[in-house]
Amino acid sequence: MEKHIVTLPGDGIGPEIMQSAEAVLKAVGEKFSHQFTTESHAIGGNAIDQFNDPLPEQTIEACEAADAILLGAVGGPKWAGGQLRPEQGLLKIRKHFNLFANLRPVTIFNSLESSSPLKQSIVHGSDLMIVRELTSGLYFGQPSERRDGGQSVVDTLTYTRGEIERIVRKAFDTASVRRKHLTSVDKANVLESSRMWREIVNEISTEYPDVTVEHELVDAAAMKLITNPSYFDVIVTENLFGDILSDEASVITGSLGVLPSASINDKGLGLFEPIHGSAPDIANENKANPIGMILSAAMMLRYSFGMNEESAAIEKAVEEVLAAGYKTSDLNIENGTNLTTTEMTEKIISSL
Ligand SMILES: NC(=O)c1ccc[n+]([C@@H]2O[C@H](COP(=O)([O-])OP(=O)(O)OC[C@H]3O[C@@H](n4cnc5c(N)ncnc54)[C@H](O)[C@@H]3O)[C@@H](O)[C@H]2O)c1
Ligand SMILES: CC(C)[C@H](C(=O)O)[C@@H](O)C(=O)O
Ligand SMILES: [Mg+2]
Repeated sequence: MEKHIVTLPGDGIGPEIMQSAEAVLKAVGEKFSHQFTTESHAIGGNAIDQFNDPLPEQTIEACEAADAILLGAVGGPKWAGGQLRPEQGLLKIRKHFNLFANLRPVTIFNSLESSSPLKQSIVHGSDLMIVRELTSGLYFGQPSERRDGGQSVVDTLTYTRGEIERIVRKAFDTASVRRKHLTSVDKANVLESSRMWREIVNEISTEYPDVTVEHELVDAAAMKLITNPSYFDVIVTENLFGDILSDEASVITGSLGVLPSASINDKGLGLFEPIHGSAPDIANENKANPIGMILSAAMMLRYSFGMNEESAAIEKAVEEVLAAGYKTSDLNIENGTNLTTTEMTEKIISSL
């Protein structure tokens, strides 16, 4: 198969981990006789520097012609406080391609169970999927502005019925092929948007009689996520709650650096990125954990190209390398061997 991938390395550790993903894809292509072509474009801070735009038109055009998009991370102190912000590029690309469904799997590798700051008995057996709404809510609601000469401020949380229905359906579909247990997370004791969200979840649940559904308030869900993570199968929630809960969930796995994500629209286009950011504190040190990025590439093979075997081969290689005690410095594997980003990437490739 021939597939054309647009890569958007971004800022900070983004370019380092993107190199890792590209090297792994090259190796998978050779092993399974596929041809993956890649074309790199600017997004985020580096795009501001080069084009004075966090998402230049040529990047959008290239993505429009791609079979899938891989993204590293954007942002950093260099651009903080500026008129143009790197993160605007990320929000704009999600909105432009209508990538409303953000799937964030939280799977714990056996060898990382002791890497989590949580007790092994708590994290053991955790395997959940956060289905985060990605193109609406507080992130996009208007108005969003300072008022009264800076004495007040407004952000707006809006959702249309259609926006809630499509993400809730995606979550039920996801739960249907997993353990059939859906937890919808909201703040219905305070927010009208959450009460409408809850109503819609209940309506749609009648179409999925074999999925058990329950509602959980976000504050309690945040607590339960780290006291009893194996309780959860699929969590569906709005944009901001999903952002926060997914970073929290990374604690279960031992590091933010190992979690991938897929952002998908209703036409089958996907953008794949790790859930972590540009980690400016460790950028350019060849220290970043490339696993979240590499597993995002594996998600791309599965979700965008239907290459299940190829995707599983990458996941298995990652698992084997971790099981052999190899780690990057963010992971706390007892008696593990510390590797650089490039060494970890090579180990994963040689396990393929
Ligand atoms: N999708 C994205 O592009 C994305 C996501 C989150 C944050 N950001 C941006 O990234 C910048 C930095 O944000 P932050 O510091 O709050 O979050 P971050 O996720 O970049 O980093 C948080 C901590 O986790 C560590 N970390 C993250 N990824 C790692 C990896 N792969 N390997 C090893 N350690 C890793 C970092 O070193 C840091 O200590 C901000 O500008 C933020 O807006 C971008
Ligand atoms: C960088 C930021 C805009 C982004 C978000 O909040 O969606 C990030 O935290 C993420 O999780 O992808
Ligand atoms: Mg986030």
